[in-house]
Amino acid sequence: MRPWSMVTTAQPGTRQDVAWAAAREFAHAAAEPAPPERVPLAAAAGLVLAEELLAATPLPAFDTSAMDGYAVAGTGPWRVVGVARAGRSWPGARLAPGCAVEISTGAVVPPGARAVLPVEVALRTGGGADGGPGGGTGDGPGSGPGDGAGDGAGGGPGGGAGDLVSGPELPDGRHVRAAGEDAGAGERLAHAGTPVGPALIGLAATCGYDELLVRGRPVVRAVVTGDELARSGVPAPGTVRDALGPLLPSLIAGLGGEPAGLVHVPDHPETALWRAVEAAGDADVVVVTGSTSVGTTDGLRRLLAAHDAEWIVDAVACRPGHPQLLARPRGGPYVVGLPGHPFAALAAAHTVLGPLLAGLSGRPLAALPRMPLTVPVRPAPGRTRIVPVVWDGDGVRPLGGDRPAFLNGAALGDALAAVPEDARPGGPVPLVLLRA
Ligand SMILES: Nc1nc2c(c(=O)[nH]1)N[C@H]1C(S)=C(S)[C@@H](COP(=O)(O)OP(=O)(O)OC[C@H]3O[C@@H](n4cnc5c(N)ncnc54)[C@H](O)[C@@H]3O)O[C@H]1N2
Ligand code: MOO
Repeated sequence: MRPWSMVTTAQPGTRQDVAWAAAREFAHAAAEPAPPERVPLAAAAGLVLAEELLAATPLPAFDTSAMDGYAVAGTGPWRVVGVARAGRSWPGARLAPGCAVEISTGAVVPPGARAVLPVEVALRTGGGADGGPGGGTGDGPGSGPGDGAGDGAGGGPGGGAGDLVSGPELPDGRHVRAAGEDAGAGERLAHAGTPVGPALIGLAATCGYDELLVRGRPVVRAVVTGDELARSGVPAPGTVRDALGPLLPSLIAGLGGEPAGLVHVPDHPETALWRAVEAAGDADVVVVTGSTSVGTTDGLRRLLAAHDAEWIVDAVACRPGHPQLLARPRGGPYVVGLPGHPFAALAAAHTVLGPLLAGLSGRPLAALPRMPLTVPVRPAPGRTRIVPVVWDGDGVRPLGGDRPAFLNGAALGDALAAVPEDARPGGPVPLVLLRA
């Protein structure tokens, strides 16, 4: 095994003790995205788009009324000649100047119409009207004989047809959603790599998709090491309650992975750890907690080296989270080593595991928002300091409770700030969001 001094010393051209921002990039770039699959729209929620989303037709597909009222042609007052409802167009070929069609929100605006007069400002007079604003235009009681102006009669003259309607002058196009004004036919609405949320599912349906080509969540198994760990209750003297086993499933899911099993292994014999890693070999990623340091019981680096692993990130110049690692044994899943100290593990997961899972599911590496710290943090020489923060007006405020083994700050924080060693007081620092 390499001596620890070599692990912690940055060496040009190696991936040892890499800068925090570079560790994110290395982890993301090392990920080979899984093959995509086609799934029904609703099943795509939470997955990642693996194709472009294209508008098959113009959106909206036809000139659509944005208001309940009257589609009008030319100048008023207008003679009401028919009805257009959503899903039931006015059957006439073209609306002549001086004519109007009673129209519902969402209905096709007839050719020739130049605007929609909202019912609230329309004054309708004649047999189908009750005289007040909106009179004679609804389907409910008081709207005159029959169902408005010929509704249901194929748009021919019915109750109220022949009425006059007047109202204020309207600019052309008023209250009309013109065909193609949202998107043109064939326009790209979303890139591959976009996370699929409710809005994207609805948009895809709008575009006529029934299924989406997506990448699923990478499967992540976890191996928690440590002879000293108690799995329930208040720990007995000399033991420590396992904090990582309970937090890992939600952490993995929050970073875009599919948590798929967690085992605890003792520190001795070391082969137990490797057996657990191999047993998790059907997963995309194995997360190992603890065992990343240099003590006699910390065998993960030794085991990876012995199994000819490719090193992607071998310690990161950050605190906490320094001894974290990302490697890939030949033909095996990615192995992420998270330090045993719980806050260090969390910070490390947001450094390498998050970007790795993004890459595996085809998502781009998230660009991090930047905000100033409202209270300065003492920088760590040669390292990026990771500190939990909360929103604080136009900046973020460090919370404290951020020593490597203490999760208090992270539990209450909105984000982790990555404070570089050369942070300028009052200058913006990158943030990894802890909650949506
Ligand atoms: N000689 C050196 N020693 C250490 C160095 C170093 O550079 N030279 N680095 C320190 C840093 S920084 C970290 S971080 C830790 C990483 O240690 P390991 O990843 O090997 O983890 P362990 O030694 O097993 O445990 C460390 C600490 O965390 C507690 N722990 C472990 N697992 C859990 C868990 N699931 N839930 C709660 N607490 C856990 C464990 O009891 C220890 O107290 O190494 C430093 N040492
Ligand atoms: O990196 Mo350790 O993570 O400072 O506690």
